[in-house]
Amino acid sequence: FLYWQFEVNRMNKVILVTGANSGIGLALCERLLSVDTEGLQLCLACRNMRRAEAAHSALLTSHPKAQVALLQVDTSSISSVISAAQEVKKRYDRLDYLYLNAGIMPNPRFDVNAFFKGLFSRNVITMFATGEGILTQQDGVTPDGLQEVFMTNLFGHFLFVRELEPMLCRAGRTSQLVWTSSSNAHRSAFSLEDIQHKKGTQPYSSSKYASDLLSLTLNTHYNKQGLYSSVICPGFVMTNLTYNILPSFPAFLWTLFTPIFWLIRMFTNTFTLTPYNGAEVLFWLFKQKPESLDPYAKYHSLTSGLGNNYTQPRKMDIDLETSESLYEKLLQLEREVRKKLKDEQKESPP
Ligand SMILES: NC(=O)C1=CN([C@@H]2O[C@H](COP(=O)(O)OP(=O)(O)OC[C@H]3O[C@@H](n4cnc5c(N)ncnc54)[C@H](OP(=O)(O)O)[C@@H]3O)[C@@H](O)[C@H]2O)C=CC1
Ligand SMILES: CC(C)=CCC[C@@H](C)[C@H]1CC[C@H]2C3=C(CC[C@]12C)[C@@]1(C)CCC(=O)[C@@H](C)[C@@H]1CC3
Repeated sequence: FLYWQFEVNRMNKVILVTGANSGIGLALCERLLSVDTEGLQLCLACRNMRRAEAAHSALLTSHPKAQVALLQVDTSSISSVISAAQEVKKRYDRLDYLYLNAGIMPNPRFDVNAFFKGLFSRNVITMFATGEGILTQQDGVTPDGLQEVFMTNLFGHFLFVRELEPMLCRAGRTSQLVWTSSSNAHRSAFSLEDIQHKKGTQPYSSSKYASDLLSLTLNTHYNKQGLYSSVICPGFVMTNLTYNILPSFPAFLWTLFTPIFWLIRMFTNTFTLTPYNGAEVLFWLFKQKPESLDPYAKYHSLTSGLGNNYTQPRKMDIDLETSESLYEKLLQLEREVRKKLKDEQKESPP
């Protein structure tokens, strides 16, 4: 029996989700377990372990036989990402899906004037679908000296993938990376001369556009080794991230807007609103053959006016040349941070 149990565990697909303790990440875990409770090994990679424990017990309450593990990772910290990856390598002998979902939009500023102007312009639908032109953020710097949004949303995940490369690139097997990007990702917010977005006021958009570019270049470098990457947008979902946009509004006031949001949904199917709906595309990708996916498309969760969920690919405004240049810059930055880490370890050995 023990041998059989060991074999089953070895065969079960391993799925790791960053930012799995709330919102869209947690909804994805719930949806995955609803279709296959015992056949998956889920790893919730979270920063806040108190919230992670709560998510873990909620999942086990609804799926008592599920195999759910917790992993501590702070994607804004280089050392945390590297030790988390080492822990993954110790615990598992395979990694089939890596959902790079953790993300922040710190200190958002909602431009009320631009919002009301937008309401009466012909761009009103685009404004509701992308949040373009009405949101800016104030970024911070991490103790490692990198921009916080860039590090959390993009570079921490990039380092994680690089560390896990041997597990993700296995002969005769495919693995999938899925980046939670956004329709707020915009070329104009991103610059190759300032990949961390030190100078601008749209670090969120810049980091998400960078993830779109990075996914493309990862496909060109890794498809031959069985590793595939895609990007998604969950639509506009009411989560902690969005509640933070109007901090003077407690979460319950947002829910009072729900009828207005349902009305807006009649005009734009991007108002998915619930984490369950937002996770639609993440769940859909789990069921696809990675070879059949378009590396130039962003896959969107959409909800119709009648409340039906579906997934749709939309071409991204990206090109291979820019994505290759970004990749080179990220590799260069990786070399620098690794060297710094080594030097620090030499100075004060653990
Ligand atoms: N809500 C929306 O409308 C949209 C969201 N998205 C994207 O979806 C993703 C999930 O966000 P959403 O579910 O909405 O919001 P939540 O705030 O509910 O989830 C964000 C998750 O990311 C985690 N996280 C934040 N910072 C870090 C970090 N440094 N290290 C590890 N984990 C971290 C949070 O963990 P902790 O508990 O520790 O804070 C949390 O689990 C994000 O990437 C977001 O950009 C994209 C488009 C629209
Ligand atoms: C309170 C009322 C009546 C309207 C809310 C207006 C905005 C706060 C709201 C409209 C479109 C939303 C939106 C986002 C945030 C909140 C809005 C600006 C996002 C930018 C959130 C993060 C993302 O990644 C985008 C995909 C969202 C796009 C839409």
